[in-house]
Amino acid sequence: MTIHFDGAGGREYGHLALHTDKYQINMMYAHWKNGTHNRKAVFEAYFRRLPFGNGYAVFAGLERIVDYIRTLKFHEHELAFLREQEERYDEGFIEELRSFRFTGDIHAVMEGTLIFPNEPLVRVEARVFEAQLVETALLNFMNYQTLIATKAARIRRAAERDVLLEFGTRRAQEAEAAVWGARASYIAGFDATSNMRAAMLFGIPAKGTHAHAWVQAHDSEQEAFDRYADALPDDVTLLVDTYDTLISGVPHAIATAHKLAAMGKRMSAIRIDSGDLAYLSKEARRQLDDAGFADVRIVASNDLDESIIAELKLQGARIDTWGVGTQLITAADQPALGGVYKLVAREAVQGEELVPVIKLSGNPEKVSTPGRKDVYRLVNRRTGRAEADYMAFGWENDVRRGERIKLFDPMQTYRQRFMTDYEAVPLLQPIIVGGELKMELPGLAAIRAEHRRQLEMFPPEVLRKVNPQPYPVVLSDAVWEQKKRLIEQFGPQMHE
Ligand SMILES: Nc1ncnc2c1ncn2[C@@H]1O[C@H](COP(=O)(O)OP(=O)(O)OP(=O)(O)O)[C@@H](O)[C@H]1O
Ligand SMILES: O=P(O)(O)OC[C@H]1O[C@H](OP(=O)(O)OP(=O)(O)O)[C@H](O)[C@@H]1O
Ligand SMILES: O=C(O)c1cccnc1
Repeated sequence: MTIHFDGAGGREYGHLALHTDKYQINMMYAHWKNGTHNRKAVFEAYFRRLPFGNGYAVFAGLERIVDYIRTLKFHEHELAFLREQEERYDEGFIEELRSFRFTGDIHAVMEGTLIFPNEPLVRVEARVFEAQLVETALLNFMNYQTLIATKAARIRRAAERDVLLEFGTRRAQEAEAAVWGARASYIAGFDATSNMRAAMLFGIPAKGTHAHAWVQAHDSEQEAFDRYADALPDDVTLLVDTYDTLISGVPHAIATAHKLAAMGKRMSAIRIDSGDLAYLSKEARRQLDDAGFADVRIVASNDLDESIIAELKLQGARIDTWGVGTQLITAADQPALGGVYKLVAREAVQGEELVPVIKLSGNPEKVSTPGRKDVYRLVNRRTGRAEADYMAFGWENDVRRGERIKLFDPMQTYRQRFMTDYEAVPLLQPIIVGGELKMELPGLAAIRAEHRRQLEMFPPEVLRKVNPQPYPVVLSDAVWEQKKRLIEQFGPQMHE
C-alpha cells in the first residue's frame, strides 16, 4: 500500500507517527516481543560540536517537538502500512500501537537559550517503547531549527542594529524547512520574514519589496516604479538594479519619490540586489541625499551571509536593511547540526531503580555521560556573568543550595577551579509530565527577549564570530566518578 500524496493537502500527509527511522519500529517490536517495552528509559539529546565555528548555539525546535509529542498517534493508514512490512509484525504489536500515546516526561531547555556542546537539551523519560519512537523526529526538529537559529544569531551579530529580513523560502530544503527556519531566524533576532505562511502561523512580521519581474513587466522602469507606488499604500521599496542601478534605477526611484511626496506619500527604501554593494550603496546614498531623500533607506540582498555583511560594513557600505536568504535558510557553510539522542539510564527490572548506562567509543568525545542529569547555568552573583554550565544528578543539593563547587573540564581534568558566589539557574524545565503539557510555552516575543537577555550574560570572548573562547561545560564530581566507573566496567569489552 502506498498513500499517494493527493496534492490536496490530504490529512495523512501531516501525520507524523511514521516520521521515524525503521530501526525504531523494529526495536519497539523487539521490546514488545521480549516483554521489556514498558520498562522506563531516560534519553538525553545534545550535540557535540558547535556549528560554524561559533562560540555558542541557540536552542530552537521545542514548539514543534511539543506539538509532535502531543498529537502523536498511529492512524489506521499508518497501521495498515506497518502490517505490510517484510517484518510481518504480530497483530498484537499493531494493536499495541493503536492505543499508543506519549505518557512520559520531557524536560527541555527553553527556545532562544544559548547552549553548548555535551549538555542535555532535551531529556525524555518514558516507557522505552515511547522514548525510542520519538528519537528521530525530535532530533530532526531540534537539529535543523537550532542550526538555523545559530546561523541567524551570527548574522544578527554582524548586522549590529540594522534591520534583518529573512528571504530564504525559495532556496529552503522544502516547505516545512522554510517556515520553521523563518521562525528560528526570528528567535535569534531577525526582524521579519518574506514567508507569508510563517508570518500567519507564528505572528512574525511579514515584509517584502518587489522582484525584477515587476520592472520587466512594464515598458519602462519609470512606469514600473510609478505604477507600483500608485498601487501600494505608503512606504514602498523599489528595486533599482534591473537595468543599471546608478544610471537608471536610483534616478527613476527618486523621480517616483518626488511624485509620491507631491501626493503626501513617501518612498521608504530602495533595494540593490547585484553588483558591488558597498560602492553602489554609497553612490545611491549620495544621490538620494542630494535629492533631499535622506530618510529613504537602502536595502541590500544577493547571497549575503555574516561574513559578507561584516565585510560590507568594513567597506563603509551605506546599507540599512539586509535581506538574507539562501545562506541562512540552508546553513550553507554547515548544513547539519550533529545532535544525538543517547540512552543514559534504564530500568533493568521494571518498577525498580534506574541504572545508568554508557556508550563507549574509541573517540573520547563520543563517550556518553551516564545517568539522568540536570544542567545548571552558574551565574556569578557579583558580575551577572554566566561562568560555566554544570551537570549534576538530581539528588546533588550542593549546587542548588549555592554551596562551593568544583568546576573541572571532563576533557581536561587537570584544569579545575572552585566557585562560591553564584546563582545556579536550571536549564532543563519540565515541559511534559505524565504525557500532559506542564507549562504554557512562551510566545515568540518572550523567546526573543529572553535570547537578547542571555546574550548580555556572556562575555564578548564567547560571543565573537571568529575563534571564540570555549565556554566551560563541566561535570559534578558524582557525574564524573560514575562515568569513570562505567568506563572501567565496560571498557575492556571493547577489546575482546
Ligand atoms: N563590496 C563587496 N564586497 C564583498 N562582497 C560583495 C561586495 N558586493 C557584493 N558582494 C557579494 O559578492 C557576491 C557576488 O556578487 P556579484 O557582484 O558577483 O553578484 P552579481 O553577479 O552582480 O549578482 P547577480 O548574479 O545576482 O546578478 C554576492 O554574495 C554579494 O553579496
Ligand atoms: O540571495 P539570497 O540571500 O538567497 O536572497 C534572496 C534572493 O532571492 C531573490 O533572487 P532571485 O530568486 O530572483 O534570484 P537571483 O537574484 O539570484 O537571480 C532576491 O532578489 C535575492 O537575491
Ligand atoms: O521581498 C523581497 O525583496 C524578497 C523576498 C524574497 C526573496 N527575495 C526578495
